[in-house]
Amino acid sequence: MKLALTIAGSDSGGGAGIQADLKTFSAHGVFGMSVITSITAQNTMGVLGIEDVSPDMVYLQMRAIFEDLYPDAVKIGMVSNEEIIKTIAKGLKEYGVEKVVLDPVMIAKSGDPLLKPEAMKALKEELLPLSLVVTPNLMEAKELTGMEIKNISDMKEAAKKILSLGAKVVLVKGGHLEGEAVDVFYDGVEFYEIKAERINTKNTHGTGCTFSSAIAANLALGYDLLEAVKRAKRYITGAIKNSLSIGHGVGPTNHFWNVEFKE
Ligand SMILES: Nc1ncnc2c1ncn2[C@@H]1O[C@H](COP(=O)(O)OP(=O)(O)OP(=O)(O)O)[C@@H](O)[C@H]1O
Ligand SMILES: Cc1ncc(CO)c(N)n1
Repeated sequence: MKLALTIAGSDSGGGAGIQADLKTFSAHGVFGMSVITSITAQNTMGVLGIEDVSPDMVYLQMRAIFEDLYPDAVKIGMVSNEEIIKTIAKGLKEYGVEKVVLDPVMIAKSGDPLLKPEAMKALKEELLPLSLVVTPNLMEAKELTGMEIKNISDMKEAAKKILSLGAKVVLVKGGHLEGEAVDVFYDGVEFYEIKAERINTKNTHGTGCTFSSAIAANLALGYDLLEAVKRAKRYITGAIKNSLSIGHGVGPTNHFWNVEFKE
């Protein structure tokens, strides 16, 4: 059995965060574990409240996992504040974790902030250099680079800048552009355009979480990074195509679309 860990926030509504990540791991046949950084009271309509877990408790959760059930890959999502970021960086270094997928979560689909503005610097300086791949959407890539991103050529330029911040590979997600859903993968040598059809749906809650945890699941299964990203792209496309019209707002991705015992 392969093991994967998500270090992220809890979404009480089950569509994003820790909940989306664990569902994704299970759908890949990978044993999922979690370090919860923050608890959000959230549903398909928005975020009602956020309570961060103490840095000490974040560290203890990491210890509990790394001293017993060492993960084959790690995904990092919502990290909320500077102290939590520094604690995670310390833990990753201490335990020598290499297969790290960093989703630099900044705001929810509903527009609610999930990263404190003053924590941006720590995310850039402490976590980015420790990650194997970082997966910003267009808005996050703009925050990381200061540049406006309107097309694929801008995405490539942003990927170069983000690589220079210390990430080994950058995957800029084009989910928020128009036309085909194209993500740009840049490893410092070559650009790859990872493409899929665009699905016309409002139900995209948890797409970023699902995608980054699918990459981590495929890394845990032993695929190399480019292959893991291509496989994750197929998974997220199916999960959006079959996304769920539940709740009154932005519905979540569907993790059971390729599983036999679905309803
Ligand atoms: N409507 C869509 N049809 C097809 N693919 C999509 C669609 N929307 C997003 N994607 C794909 O889903 C993946 C996640 O990208 P997206 O840009 O939505 O992440 P995100 O904005 O970080 O998500 P979140 O708001 O959950 O953090 C990418 O591969 C992107 O291309
Ligand atoms: C807890 C959590 N993490 C990430 C996202 C990003 O969509 C969200 N909405 N909630």
